[in-house]
Amino acid sequence: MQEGTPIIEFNDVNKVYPNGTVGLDNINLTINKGEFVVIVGLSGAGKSTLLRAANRLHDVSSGEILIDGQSIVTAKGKQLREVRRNIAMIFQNFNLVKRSTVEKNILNGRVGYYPTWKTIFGLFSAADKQQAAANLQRVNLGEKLYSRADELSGGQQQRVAIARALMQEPKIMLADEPIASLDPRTTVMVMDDLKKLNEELGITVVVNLHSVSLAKQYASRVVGLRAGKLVYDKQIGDVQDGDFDEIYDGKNQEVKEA
Ligand SMILES: Nc1ncnc2c1ncn2[C@@H]1O[C@H](COP(=O)(O)OP(=O)(O)OP(=O)(O)O)[C@@H](O)[C@H]1O
Repeated sequence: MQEGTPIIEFNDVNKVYPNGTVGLDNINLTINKGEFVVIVGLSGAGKSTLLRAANRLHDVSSGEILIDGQSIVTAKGKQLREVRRNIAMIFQNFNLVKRSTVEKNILNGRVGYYPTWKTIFGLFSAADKQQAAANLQRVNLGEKLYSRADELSGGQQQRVAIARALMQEPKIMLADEPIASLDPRTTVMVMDDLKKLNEELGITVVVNLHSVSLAKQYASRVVGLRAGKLVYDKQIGDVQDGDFDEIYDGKNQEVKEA
């Protein structure tokens, strides 16, 4: 990866949950603009904790996290909202409003740009409606604009979630095990969509995955966590078969081969 402009920087980040569990143990990691980073590691390694810290879905215990040079750890109020606008996130369970139309769900991605009262009444601009349709087209679901979200398959719902995330015009897309509840065919579609927005829109993508083979297929860089520590970090060209024993410690073969 030739680009070297940092967009996410973790400096000495620690996270200890209130019950004493260590989620992150002194993480130092710089992700550059345009990278497609896959985070791998056993269940409980700290992958979700890392992603959630990056957009401050939860606070860290110590350390600094910079998003495009700005601290998300100390930002408050309007400043925090502005930093967060740059970061979209998709989840394993899609988080759509099931009884709403696809269009309304996608427009919800725009709420950070409107006063709350306008979003309550659904007062979105014509330009945003056009953009919602265009983003749905981008994930190849153009014909589903007026369908109800719960009429769609899991893979389709995840792609609507991606279209919704794009409404934020994010610089960064975080995806927390986005394909965990999908079959292999729809998995490929969702991963292809993420790859496409990375390549065509220049969005930096960070994805948590259990599957090492998918990591190898899509990542430009693979980062491994074990017990909250960063134990692996390589550009995809340097990844070797057998490397993942470091992360998986010889256990969990079925995860490695998934
Ligand atoms: N809210 C919480 N309170 C206490 N401990 C937590 C909490 N959330 C996560 N943990 C613990 O922190 C550690 C890291 O969890 P995390 O969910 O980040 O791992 P993960 O790598 O994403 O796992 P998975 O692949 O299963 O999603 C685990 O030991 C987990 O039990």
